[in-house]
Amino acid sequence: MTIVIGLTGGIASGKSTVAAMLRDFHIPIIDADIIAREVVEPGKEAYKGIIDAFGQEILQTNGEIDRQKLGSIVFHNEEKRLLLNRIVHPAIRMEMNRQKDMYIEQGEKAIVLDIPLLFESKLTSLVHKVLLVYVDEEVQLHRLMQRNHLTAEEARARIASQMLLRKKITLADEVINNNGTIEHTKTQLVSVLEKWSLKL
Ligand SMILES: CC(C)(COP(=O)(O)OP(=O)(O)OC[C@H]1O[C@@H](n2cnc3c(N)ncnc32)[C@H](O)[C@@H]1O)[C@@H](O)C(=O)NCCC(=O)NCCS
Ligand SMILES: Nc1ncnc2c1ncn2[C@@H]1O[C@H](COP(=O)(O)OP(=O)(O)OP(=O)(O)O)[C@@H](O)[C@H]1O
Repeated sequence: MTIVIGLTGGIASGKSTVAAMLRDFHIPIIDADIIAREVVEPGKEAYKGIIDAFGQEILQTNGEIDRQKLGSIVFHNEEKRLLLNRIVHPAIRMEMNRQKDMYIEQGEKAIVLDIPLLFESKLTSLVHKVLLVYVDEEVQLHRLMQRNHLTAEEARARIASQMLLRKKITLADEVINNNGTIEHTKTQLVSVLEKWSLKL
């Protein structure tokens, strides 16, 4: 049987960093953020839905969605964020399920679904185990500002749009604390994989 792992955390908590380590262990990753970009490409159904809801002014001159503009709208307006979720999430879910079924059919020992909003979107039924990548809020704020070149106010708005990471700890099967070095994170990951009999 394939073990399906949900990898989650908060914005900039280190999911991609842990996903890269899992890839090195030859575990396939299905990345919700990548799929979220694909399903809003020009011509796709969710692309049209976004224009209907947010207007032509949400487009760049080349016709693609202006993600920065859309982000600055939805992370400052909860109603609009939920509207965007309703437009985009069904297509993301469908594609994630398609890829999941494909890997299961291929007989993979384990697969990882990297989903930032796993708990918020109530998607835990898609997975057998949940692995949370945790960081303290100050570390998260600092790394998010650095990575996305955001002001503290913009970064705080993004963090505030998600469930508190402290709350997510109580809902996860295993937690990796990513406040420290990458090496320390890797050591914790290996322990979890051993616990789940997945050390490859
Ligand atoms: C708002 C958008 C345009 C901003 O794009 P941008 O390129 O700046 O960010 P990116 O997509 O790389 O997301 C970065 C992180 O933001 C957080 N995030 C993204 N969307 C949301 C959301 N709707 N609610 C809360 N947090 C979110 C996640 O932690 C994600 O990992 C984009 O995130 C989007 O279309 N979001 C809706 C789809 C979605 O929910 N994606 C999250 C994965 S399911
Ligand atoms: N242990 C660490 N020490 C220092 N920097 C780190 C560590 N882990 C991750 N980072 C850095 O923090 C930032 C966020 O990490 P990463 O991109 O893995 O998070 P994420 O959870 O995938 O984010 P998002 O879901 O928002 O895309 C990146 O710039 C990454 O290089």
